[in-house]
Amino acid sequence: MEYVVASLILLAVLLVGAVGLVVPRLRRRELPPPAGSVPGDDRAGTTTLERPPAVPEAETLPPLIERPAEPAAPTAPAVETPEPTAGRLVRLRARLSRSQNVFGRGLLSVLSRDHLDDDAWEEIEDSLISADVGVEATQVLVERLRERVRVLGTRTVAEVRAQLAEELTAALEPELDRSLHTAPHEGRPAVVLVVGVNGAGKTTTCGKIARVLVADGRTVLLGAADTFRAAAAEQLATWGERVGAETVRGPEGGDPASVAFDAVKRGIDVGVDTVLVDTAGRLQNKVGLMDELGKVKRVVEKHGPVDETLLILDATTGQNGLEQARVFTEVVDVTGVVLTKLDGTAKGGIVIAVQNKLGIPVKLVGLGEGPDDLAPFEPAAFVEALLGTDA
Ligand SMILES: Nc1nc2c(ncn2[C@@H]2O[C@H](COP(=O)(O)OP(=O)(O)OP(=O)(O)O)[C@@H](O)[C@H]2O)c(=O)[nH]1
Repeated sequence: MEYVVASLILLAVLLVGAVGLVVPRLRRRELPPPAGSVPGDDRAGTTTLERPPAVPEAETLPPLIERPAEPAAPTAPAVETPEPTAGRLVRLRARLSRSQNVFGRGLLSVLSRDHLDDDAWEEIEDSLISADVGVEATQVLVERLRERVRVLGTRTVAEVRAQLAEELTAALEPELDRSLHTAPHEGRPAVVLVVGVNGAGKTTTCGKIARVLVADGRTVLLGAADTFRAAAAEQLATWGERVGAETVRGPEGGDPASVAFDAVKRGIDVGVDTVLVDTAGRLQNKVGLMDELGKVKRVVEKHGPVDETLLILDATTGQNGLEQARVFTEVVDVTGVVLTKLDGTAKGGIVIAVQNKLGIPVKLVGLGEGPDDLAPFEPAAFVEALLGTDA
């Protein structure tokens, strides 16, 4: 009897256990659809995700056979067509807005006063000096302008502005030859050396000049003689690729002169119009620089004379940059200056100081990091851009 009672209790326990397992499963199946999926169901606190529109079933099924991806067609680097150079300075005049504030707003507001007394002339002088025109150049300029205003009895702001523009343009010596000597001659390419301190924008400017030349229909070869900074050769080659120009490079840390030599040789062999040689600008000391640059020049000249040596100067370094520049002019025969980063300075007057102090024409100006942000320097257009139109 005891066995019967024990069996009944065990059976009852098993039954309760089975019911406990089955009922929740049934309940789960009966749960309502997710909140919000039923029209009219706006239970608060629910996150409604946008459901993708229904698509035919066939499209959602994974393909039975994985098709290999179409092999991508080999993409040749697209060769770009750079902007024409004519009128670039005018197009880029907005870039000079920081400089324009100092010149345009500052100067013209003084010039528009009823009476130009000593104080007013002093303010004009201060504005020019603070725009980096340089003390000597400023004094000459203000003296001349003052004399003209006195002799001609100039009164209107427009007249004084016009005379100031003329004086600033004259200070930039518009008669200087600013052409780049990049045309091939005697059956060999023109050779252009690009020199300057680190970070002045040499490599970038080399690339931009290559674009200018290509835009003008020339063929160009680049020489990466800046073997000091590993990325420089890579950077130059990228600029070259963009316009379809070959770049001759050497081993990292190799002899810059031998890369320069090879580049010019290659340029002669393939018959390009211009070879542009980017150099390293380590300025630890003048002797080191003299040795390195002097050697590059000597070695390159085994092929023939260098046609143009461009000194790249960072406009934002102001008067300090001028001192560094002087060292280069003592080492190599600089034929032209490229003033970079004029878009980043309120002191556009540095152009006047550079020419005045170095006696070398500014041939090009850099007005941004974009590939075509390099403009031939035109004194009158530059002065107009600096002065702006609002008095
Ligand atoms: N805003 C502005 N930036 C410029 C201009 N020209 C060059 N740069 C920038 O200046 C920086 C230095 O330029 P690089 O061409 O590498 O200078 P580098 O003289 O070759 O330097 P090293 O190879 O170290 O000797 C880069 O970030 C350029 O984009 C310009 O006209 N305007």
